[in-house]
Amino acid sequence: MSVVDTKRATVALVGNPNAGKTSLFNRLTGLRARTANYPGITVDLRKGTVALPGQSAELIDLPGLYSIDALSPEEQVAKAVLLGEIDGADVPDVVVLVLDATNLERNLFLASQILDLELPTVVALNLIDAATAADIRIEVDKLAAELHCPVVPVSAKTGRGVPELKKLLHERLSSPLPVLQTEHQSCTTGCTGCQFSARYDWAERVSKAAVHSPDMLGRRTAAVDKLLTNPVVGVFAFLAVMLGVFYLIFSMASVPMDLVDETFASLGEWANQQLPETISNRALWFGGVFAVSMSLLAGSYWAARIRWSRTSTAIAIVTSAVVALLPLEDFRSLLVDGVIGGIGGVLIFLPQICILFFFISLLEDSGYMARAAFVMERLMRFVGLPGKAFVPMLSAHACAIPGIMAARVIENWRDRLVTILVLPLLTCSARLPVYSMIAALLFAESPFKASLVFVGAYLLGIGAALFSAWCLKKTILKGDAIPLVIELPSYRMPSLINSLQLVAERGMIFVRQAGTVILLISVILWALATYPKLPDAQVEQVAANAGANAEQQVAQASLAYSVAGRVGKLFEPVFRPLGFDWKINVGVLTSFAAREVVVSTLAIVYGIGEDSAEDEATLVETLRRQQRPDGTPVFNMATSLSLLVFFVLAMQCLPTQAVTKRETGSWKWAMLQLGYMSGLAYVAALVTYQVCTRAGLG
Ligand SMILES: Nc1nc2c(ncn2[C@@H]2O[C@H](COP(=O)(O)OP(=O)(O)OP(=O)(O)O)[C@@H](O)[C@H]2O)c(=O)[nH]1
Ligand SMILES: [Mg+2]
Repeated sequence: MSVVDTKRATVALVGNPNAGKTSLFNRLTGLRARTANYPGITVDLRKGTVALPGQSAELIDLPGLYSIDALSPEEQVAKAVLLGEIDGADVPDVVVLVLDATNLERNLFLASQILDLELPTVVALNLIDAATAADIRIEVDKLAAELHCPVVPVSAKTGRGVPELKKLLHERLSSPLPVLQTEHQSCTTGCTGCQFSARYDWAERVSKAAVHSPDMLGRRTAAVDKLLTNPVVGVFAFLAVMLGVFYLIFSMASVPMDLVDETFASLGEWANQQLPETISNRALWFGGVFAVSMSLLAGSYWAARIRWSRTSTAIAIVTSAVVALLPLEDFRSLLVDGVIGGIGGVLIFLPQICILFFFISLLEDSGYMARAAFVMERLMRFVGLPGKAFVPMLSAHACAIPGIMAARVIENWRDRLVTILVLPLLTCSARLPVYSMIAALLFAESPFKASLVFVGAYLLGIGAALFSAWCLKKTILKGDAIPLVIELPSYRMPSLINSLQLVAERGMIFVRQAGTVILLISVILWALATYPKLPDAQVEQVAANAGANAEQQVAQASLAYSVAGRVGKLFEPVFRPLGFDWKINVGVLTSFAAREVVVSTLAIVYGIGEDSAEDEATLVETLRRQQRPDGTPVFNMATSLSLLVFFVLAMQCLPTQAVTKRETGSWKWAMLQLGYMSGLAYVAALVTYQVCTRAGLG
C-alpha cells in the first residue's frame, strides 16, 4: 500500500495555452467535469475523475500559462495549485506536463520551469497527429533523456497514447518512492534558477536534438498570416469577422430571446391565475407558501454552491415567513412583477451570452484570435490597452456582462481590470429602449435625425470608454503596456465539444447569478416601489377625483407615497440642474438596478395605463404633453438630451456590478465603477443641460 492511496490522489494537467489540456482532460475523464471555484479566487478550474487500473484519481485542468512568473490571475492560480498554496489542497501527486508537439521549442520554456519544481512529472506529447501530418518527427527517447522524464506521445483528438498515459500515471501513483529510480522520481532540467536566456538556449538545444521538421513547414500558414496580420488588411479582416459574429448573434439570438420573454410572460400570467382570489385557510396558505419558498431557496443555495449555515437558515426562514404573511395582493405583485419579471428580464440575455461564447471559443481554438490581437494591438495601444481588449469591447455592445466575462482573454491583470472598468460605458442593448424613447420624443417626424440620436449615443459611449481607459492607465492603474509576446500558434480545427462545454459553463455562471443575486435585487426594488402603501382613505380620494383613468392615478399616487417616490422628491435639488423633475428622478433611481426600467417607470409615474405602456407612441405622446408649473414642456430639447447623455454614461445595472465583483474578486472595483461612471454621467448631463438652455434650446 502506498501513501497516496489513503486519500484520493490528485493529478494536475499543466501546459501552454492551446496545448490541448482541456481536450486531454476530456479524454481522460470521459467528459465528466465539474467546475471548481476556490474561495477568494475568480478563476474557474475544471475537475474530474480519471479511472486508472485499480484506482481512481482526481484530475485538475489548469489554465494555460506561458511561464510560471505569474502575470495573469489564471497563471497565478495554476502556479498556486502546483505549489500547494491553495487552501485545503496539497501539492498534486503527479503533474502531467502537456506539450504541443507541433510547437515543441516554444513549449519547452515553460517545461523547463515546471521540471525545476521537482514534482513527480509525466510529459504528454500532445497533438502528435498534427505533428505527423505536418511531417514533424520527434525522437521521443531522446526527448525523455533530455527532460529526465517519461514522455508519452498522445493525441487528444484521436485518443492515441491515452491508455499508455493512464498506465504511466498509475505507475507513478502506486510507487511513489521507488528506490532505484531516484533520478526519474522528480524530473529536472538541471537548469534550476536559470536566467530567461539560459532557458531559451536550453529549449533551443533540446528541440534541435529531438525534433526533425521539414524546412517548408508552414508556407501556406505564412502566406495567410501575411494577409491577416497586415496593418490594413488585417484590421478590416478582423472587423469583418467580428461584424459577422455580431450579425449572427443578433439574428440567431432573437428567436430564443423571444422565447424566454414569452415563457416568463406566460409564467407570470399562469402564476397569477393559480393564485386564489381570497385566502380561506390562512394556516394552509402559510404552510404552502412556506414550503415552496423554502424549496426555492434550497434550490438556489444548491445551484450557487453556498454552504448552508445556521445564519442563512435563520434568514431563509424569516424571509419565507414574511413572504407567507404578505397580503394576497402584495404577494401576487411580488411574485409576478418582482420575482418572475425580475429574473425574466435578465435571463433574456442568456441566448446572446451563449452564442457569443461559442464563437469566441471557436475563434480562439482555431488560432485566429492571436492574429486578431496582433493587428488590434497597434490601435488599442493609443489608449494603453492590449489588442485583446477589442473583443470584450465589441461584446459589450450586446451586454456588458458577457463583455466583462470575455475580458478573461486578456492575460495582464491591470489591463483586464481597466477593460472591465470601462466596458459598461459602451452602449448595450438595454439602453436601446431608452434611446428610442428619446429619439421619438425629439424627432418622431424625422427618421434621419432620430438615427443621429442613436449614432451620437453610440459614439459618445465609445469615446467615453476609450477616454476613461486612457485616464485609468495614466493614474491609478499605471503600468507599462506589456508588449505582445505571444507567438502566433498554428491554425487548427476547433473542437465543437470544447466550445459547447465552455458555453455550458459560462451559461451556468450567468444563470446562477440570475437565480441568486439578481433575484434578491428585484425583490428589494419591488419592495421600495410598493411600500409604504397609500392609505385606503387616500386611495378612495384619488380615485374619486380621477374619474375615467382612476387606476392610473392611484398607481401614480401610490408610487409617490412609496419609498422610491419619496426618494425621488428628496433628490429634486440634486437633479434639478440637469433638468429632471421628481418623476424623472424616480425613473433614474429605480433604473440604477437595470436601466431599461426607466421606460416602464416613466410610464407609471406619468400615469399611463398598463395596456398602453407597451405602445411607444402613447408613451411618447403622454410624455410630450407633460408641463412644468410654468407651462413649458417637461421634455424639451435640453432635458431630453441631458437624460440621453445621462443614460449613455451612467452605471445603471446591478447585474453588471455583481459580475464585476465576481471577476475582480472585490466590491472595491465594482464601487469604483459605479462611482466614476455616475460622476461622469452627472457632470456630462449637467453640461449638456446648461449649454442647451443657454443656447436657447430649453
Ligand atoms: N489535431 C489535434 N488537435 C488537438 C489536439 N488536442 C487539442 N487539439 C485542439 O487544440 C485546440 C486547443 O485545445 P484545448 O484542449 O482547448 O487546449 P488547452 O490547452 O486546454 O487550452 P487553454 O485552456 O486555452 O490553455 C482545440 O481546437 C483542440 O481541438 C490533438 O491531439 N490533435
Ligand atoms: Mg483549457
